[in-house]
Amino acid sequence: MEKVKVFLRIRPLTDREKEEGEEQGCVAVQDEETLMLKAPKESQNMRTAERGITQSIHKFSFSKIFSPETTQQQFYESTMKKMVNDVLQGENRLLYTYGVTNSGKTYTIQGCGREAGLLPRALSSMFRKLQGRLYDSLDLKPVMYQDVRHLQPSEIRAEEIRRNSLLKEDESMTSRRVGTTTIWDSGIGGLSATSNAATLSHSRGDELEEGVQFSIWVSFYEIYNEFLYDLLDASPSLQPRKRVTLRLSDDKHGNPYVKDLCWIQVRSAEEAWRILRAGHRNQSFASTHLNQNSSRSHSIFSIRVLHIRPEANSGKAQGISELTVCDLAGSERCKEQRSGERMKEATNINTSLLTLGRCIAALRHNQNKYVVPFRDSKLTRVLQGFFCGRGISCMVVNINPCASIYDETLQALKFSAIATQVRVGRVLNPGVLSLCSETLETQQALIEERYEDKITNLQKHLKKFYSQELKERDQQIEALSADLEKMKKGDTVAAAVPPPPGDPEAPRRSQRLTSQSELGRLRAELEQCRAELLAKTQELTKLKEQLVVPGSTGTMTAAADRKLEEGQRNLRQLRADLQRLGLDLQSGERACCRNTGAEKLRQALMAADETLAKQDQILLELQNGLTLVKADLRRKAETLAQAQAVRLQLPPCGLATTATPGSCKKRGCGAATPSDAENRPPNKRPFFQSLFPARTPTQKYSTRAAEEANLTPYSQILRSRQHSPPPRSPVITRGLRGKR
Ligand SMILES: Nc1ncnc2c1ncn2[C@@H]1O[C@H](COP(=O)(O)OP(=O)(O)OP(=O)(O)O)[C@@H](O)[C@H]1O
Repeated sequence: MEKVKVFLRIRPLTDREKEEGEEQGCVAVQDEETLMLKAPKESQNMRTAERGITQSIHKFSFSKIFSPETTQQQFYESTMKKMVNDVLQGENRLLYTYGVTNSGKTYTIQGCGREAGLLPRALSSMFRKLQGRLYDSLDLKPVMYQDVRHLQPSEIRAEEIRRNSLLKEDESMTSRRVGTTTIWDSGIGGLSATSNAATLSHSRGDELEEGVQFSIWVSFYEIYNEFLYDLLDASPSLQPRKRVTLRLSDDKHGNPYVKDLCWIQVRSAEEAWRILRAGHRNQSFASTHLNQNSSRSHSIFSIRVLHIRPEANSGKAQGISELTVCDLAGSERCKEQRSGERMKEATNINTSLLTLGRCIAALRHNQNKYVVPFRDSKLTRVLQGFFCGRGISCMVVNINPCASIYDETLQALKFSAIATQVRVGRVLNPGVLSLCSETLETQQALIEERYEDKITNLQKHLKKFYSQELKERDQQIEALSADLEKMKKGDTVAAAVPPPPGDPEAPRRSQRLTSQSELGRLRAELEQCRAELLAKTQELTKLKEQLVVPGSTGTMTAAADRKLEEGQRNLRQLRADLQRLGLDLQSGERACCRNTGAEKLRQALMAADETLAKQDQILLELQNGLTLVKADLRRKAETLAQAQAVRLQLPPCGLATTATPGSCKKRGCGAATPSDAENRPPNKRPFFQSLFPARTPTQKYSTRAAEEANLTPYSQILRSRQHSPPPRSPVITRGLRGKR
């Protein structure tokens, strides 16, 4: 990790500015890296400092400070020269200028008059280094973020036409301006033949990789009011209002690039400069209160270098590197621009610069993984790659030492102070990159192999798992089928025995019938489950077959995962079905168990019936005995009556004459006479008589209904049992008992 380079350049005060008293010593260079700012009397900073809110003196550190006396050549040597070398070695570099409006940003990048800026010097240097190493053909073109496309002959012709039309346009414009002084007048950005020679005398590209040729492509676009415009778009309409806006897009790796941006192949520094000059005419400039020729947009000039080995790989670029130079629009206070286009431009400029500041502040904390708001403005979006490892960025802060804009300068320096704390990692050159890509390919192959193995293992496990599941399922089905068969047999036997007419077991039979219907339902459900199982088995076989289909690792993994999920779902469904079936069977069994309980009850009833029958027999015998006793008593009563009649015919004795039927009853003899029995109250019948009323066989059926009306419930049960056949045990319960 190394610190981002931030250079400070102080522009000299113009004579007019000096006359206006702008020189108040508020900017002082302490040493090569330290700058002191002292608030002038009239500044806002001084007012707040007087109130004790802020400091009036500020100290800033930079990678290097360039005083107003620094020449363009010196500045180039110290800043961009190395970057050009790095780009030719295959690395990406960004240089951007930041500062208040009228601080010398455009001057630094493009130059003025004979004072060529960084860009023309970089182009000159680059082409000098590439002498004899340029790739002649136009068949390879940079596209998108950092890709290279092979062009067809028709496309090559189109590219040539586009380049020529831009060069012609510049030629015609330049010829019209002959005699006028513009910043573009003197050759390649003002580089005179002598300065050119002096600058480039020691810059032959001997350090370039052997056998590699280079194809140089340039693009030039601006961000104006948050819209992107291609400055090299050679379309006839060059009116700002009719210009076509470009769109930002992402490549498949999420890297942002300007879609449909014109890339023009250039064969010399002069050609590149002419293209840049043609584009410059499309750029948005305006006169502001601070700058007569103020850039109202951020302009981005990019040079892409294709590294090609023509003999080794026909039609293939070895690598691509880029040098981007961004001339940012100057920040300014809007208080002087209260309305209109300038106000809108100033707002957009300030907003995008603010976003850049936020991004840089977030990058400073990058160790804490803060989210960098690159997407908040077009500017930060297009430069994102350089802040995120695509290359190394370098910032040039331009300041104007005028006292009147001290507060704005202070803000710009505060922003740059944050930028000086940003650290970036080293970026690898294409050689290392190709080595890395080889390593990556090897790793990819290894990973693919590993995943193939994993997939095979997964398939094996799945097969094993599902076959085990199927086996278990088959066993369960067999067991269920066996149970069902047993139950069927039991039903058949039970159905074969018809119940006797007037059977008192009718309720129990209906219960059995209910369980039969339940069994039928269960059977139907089992059949349904079987059908479902068959369908699922077929589905599973299909899935297994699909799993074997070869494909890319990612697809196969995803497909395997999907199928595994599907299989598990099916399995869950099967389990649920089985559970449901089990529950149904349990309820069936419960129904059968109810029958078993009834069987026990029936046996108990049978035992009770037998006991009752025995008791009936005993009672019958007792009844007979009683009848005999009664007959005997009646005979004895008759004998007594006869004896009494004989005694009456004899002379009466005192005891006999005083005897009355009432006295006789008192002694318990009145029951012997029928008349006595009739005189007794109806509810007071003798105990045995009320229990076992005497009946003759003939009376038995004729008076049965009348008798039943007088019978107690228990007597009625006894009576019914006497006539009932012994109960029969149902076969089905036997069958189930036997199963259990
Ligand atoms: N180092 C320098 N030496 C001499 N003149 C300079 C220097 N820097 C800037 N200037 C002059 O200062 C004026 C403003 O410079 P320039 O247009 O580059 O400012 P700017 O920051 O690009 O402004 P804006 O943001 O408004 O476009 C120009 O006339 C330029 O020639």
